[in-house]
Amino acid sequence: SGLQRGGPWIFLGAQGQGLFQDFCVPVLQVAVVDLNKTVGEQCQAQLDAEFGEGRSVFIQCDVTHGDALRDAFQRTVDQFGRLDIVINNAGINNEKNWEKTIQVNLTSVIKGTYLALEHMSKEYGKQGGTIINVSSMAAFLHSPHQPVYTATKHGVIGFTRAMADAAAQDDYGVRINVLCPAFVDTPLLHTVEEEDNMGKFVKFKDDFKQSMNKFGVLQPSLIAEGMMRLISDPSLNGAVMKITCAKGIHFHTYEPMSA
Ligand SMILES: NC(=O)c1ccc[n+]([C@@H]2O[C@H](COP(=O)([O-])OP(=O)(O)OC[C@H]3O[C@@H](n4cnc5c(N)ncnc54)[C@H](O)[C@@H]3O)[C@@H](O)[C@H]2O)c1
Ligand SMILES: CCCCC[C@H](O)/C=C/C=C\C/C=C\C/C=C\CCCC(=O)O
Repeated sequence: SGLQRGGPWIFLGAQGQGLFQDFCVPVLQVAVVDLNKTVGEQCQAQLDAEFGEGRSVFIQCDVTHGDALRDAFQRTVDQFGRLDIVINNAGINNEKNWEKTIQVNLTSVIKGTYLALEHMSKEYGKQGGTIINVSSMAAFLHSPHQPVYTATKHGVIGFTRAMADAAAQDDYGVRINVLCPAFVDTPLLHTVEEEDNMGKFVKFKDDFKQSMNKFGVLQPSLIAEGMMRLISDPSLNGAVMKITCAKGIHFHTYEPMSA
């Protein structure tokens, strides 16, 4: 991984709750990319306080805008000289505008992965690196409240595993893994109350809340720990990491294919 070199990272989708506080890296160089200026600036202020000024940059960008996303990657490399770690984390929950949900949660993860490879893969003459694509435990459960969100998270797993195989077979020097958290204490969870987000599936909100009570809600620090493990363990490629309250950080296992 790039961790011994201290990054540089690009983190797409800043997360309102300040996940970076929980990353234990000695030195950090990171570009935080987010649509929301307030969230991004708060995140950068936290990073300045933690690591000193000049080590992070906030780039306001809608990840669904292809040219803007390409520019965000280029600006990161211009600023830090290279790229080692890419986290495709931006995600929304919107069953009403479900096409937007596909754009943010799946299409942009695919674009972010391809851009990451342009800047890190040996195929492009680069030095290698690590990519984490963020899915969800929703991909493993019955989720009547979120059919399209669930479909995108299935898609992220399938895409990531296939790309990890390609990376290994063609020696990209890039490891690509997927992270599937259960419920996490972030603003996203509150969207379950909103008809604007849930559309007709808002009627399942009590069912959703019962699931939250049953399975519990994770703190972001455990997600940071899972990400650090994916970044720093050189044996992991195509891994599907699950994080739940009951089992903590663990991995999904697939049955071998039989003819
Ligand atoms: N919170 C949970 O319970 C939970 C559980 C499993 C997986 N996830 C996944 O974790 C990831 C992070 O979610 P979160 O819970 O921190 O949500 P969040 O809403 O707190 O943060 C998501 C961030 O993505 C940004 N974003 C949204 N659309 C964007 C766009 N078009 N361009 C750029 N940035 C954009 C938002 O501004 C926000 O800062 C998502 O992929 C989500 O699906 C969340
Ligand atoms: C309001 C929308 C926010 C969606 C956030 C999130 O992605 C949705 C997750 C939905 C379900 C997953 C949550 C919890 C399941 C936890 C544990 C299941 C354990 C099953 C097992 O491994 O045996």
